[in-house]
Amino acid sequence: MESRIQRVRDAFASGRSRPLRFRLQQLEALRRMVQEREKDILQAIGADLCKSEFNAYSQEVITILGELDLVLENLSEWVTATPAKKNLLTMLDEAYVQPEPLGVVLIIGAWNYPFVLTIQPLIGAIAAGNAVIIKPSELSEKTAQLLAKLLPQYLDQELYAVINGGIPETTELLKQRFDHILYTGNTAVGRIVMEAAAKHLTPVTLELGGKSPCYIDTDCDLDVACRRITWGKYMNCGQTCIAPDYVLCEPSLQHQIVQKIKETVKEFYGENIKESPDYERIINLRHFKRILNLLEGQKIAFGGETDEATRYVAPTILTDVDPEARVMQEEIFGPILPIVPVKDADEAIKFINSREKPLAFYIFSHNDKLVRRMINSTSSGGVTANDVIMHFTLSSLPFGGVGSSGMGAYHGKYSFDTFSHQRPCLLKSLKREGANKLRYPPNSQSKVDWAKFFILKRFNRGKLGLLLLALLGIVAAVLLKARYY
Ligand SMILES: NC(=O)C1=CN([C@@H]2O[C@H](COP(=O)(O)OP(=O)(O)OC[C@H]3O[C@@H](n4cnc5c(N)ncnc54)[C@H](O)[C@@H]3O)[C@@H](O)[C@H]2O)C=CC1
Ligand SMILES: CCCCCCCCCC(=O)O
Repeated sequence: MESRIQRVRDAFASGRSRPLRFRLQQLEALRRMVQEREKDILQAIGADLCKSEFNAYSQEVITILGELDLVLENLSEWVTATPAKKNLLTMLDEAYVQPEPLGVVLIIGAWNYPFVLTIQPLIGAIAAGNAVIIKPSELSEKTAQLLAKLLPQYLDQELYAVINGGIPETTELLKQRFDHILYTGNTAVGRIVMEAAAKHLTPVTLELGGKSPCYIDTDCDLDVACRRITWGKYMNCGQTCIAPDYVLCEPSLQHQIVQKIKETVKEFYGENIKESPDYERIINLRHFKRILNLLEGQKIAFGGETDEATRYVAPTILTDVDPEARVMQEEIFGPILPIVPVKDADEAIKFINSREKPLAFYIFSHNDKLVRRMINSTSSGGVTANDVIMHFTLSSLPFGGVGSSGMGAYHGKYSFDTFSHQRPCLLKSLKREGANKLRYPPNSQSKVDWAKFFILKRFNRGKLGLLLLALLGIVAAVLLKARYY
């Protein structure tokens, strides 16, 4: 393992990954891989998650192609240094911020969207000029195997290495030193990653999980709300980190919500849901049994059918759920939707704020003031109002968690920034040494007064202000030279 990583580190040290042209070539090659090997990618995702090619394409491939287009279009601007504002002391110098690659970064993927959750961070890491070690999840083994086969065929084999394996291999990997780690997975493993990274002072981005609440207001189009919730909750058989985990609503709405979701499930998946090509399965027996345990002692208002042989769990709704019930203590990550009745929005806010900060928060209401009040009174990784999941699809929004749902963010320019060091640069001249007398010993009150003038003086941002600043800088330099030389 060490020698493998050392080869990647040597490749980064060669400087080959830094030129903009090279980064664009690698990203164009990645786009070619996705286009040329689309069928293989869809089949691998399909085999891992019992997912139709349509769903694999619309949930994963399309996101990657969109991200690649965005990065290829904007990267030349993102890599360009940004001039920095100056003061009297630095008026005649050059000040700017230069994004630079961090070095060798580690990306650890998850199984529920095995392609997008591994490749989307990879795009950002390549765009920022890093070398990358990619560790896909072993639970989505077909996609993991395909990535190990395809990436070396299209990308620089020394700079971008796929290391497959399970917990032992990941544990070994985490003993190595990286310049950044982006981990996607559960919060418990997130702690393991952060602990390992701390030994090397490695910064981390943790894309974790949590119980994302969904508040449904009485003043709301319940038909539309229930359609959107049904889509986001039961997509990928509920195995979506930003799926609405549970519903909060006034007791009077429960029955209608159950009915409307029931009708929508029938519209989406037909009479025989098991036969629907659009309804996926639970990833493995461990997660299947975990989800089954959550049903114990619950009032099943809809669904509840399961089949261990095919790891099928029907779209299920629980009503009058006790907040202390087991189903409300851990992330469900399956097609079970508990409804927890609350008196009103204020009680919902209290309920949400009494628990760990979720990855996402959803509010359904016609009342814009209420929507904004609930957003401003809670905290979460992200928010979508009057829909679910969709904030994930907008690359201009940073995607990440807060508190136990994660730290850091990525997508679009935010990925580039996550995998870059923003280096402050000040380029001075060896001329105008006179002005420096001000800071050299022996110090004096007059030097302090000059320092106040130079450093504390603020000028308006207009052109006149800048001209005045420049003139004052020159006059002050002349006076200082005369005074101290
Ligand atoms: N914030 C986000 O973007 C996302 C978060 N998630 C969260 O991930 C969770 C589901 O994924 P998981 O079952 O965790 O995926 P997983 O079981 O595939 O683990 C994720 C990665 O961590 C590694 N890993 C697992 N246990 C480990 C250990 N003890 N030591 C070292 N490495 C270990 C695995 O090899 C894998 O590469 C849910 O909580 C979900 O909310 C899932 C998708 C997206
Ligand atoms: C419109 C398609 C949206 C696809 C959503 C993919 C979400 C991936 C991250 C997660 O597990 O939450």
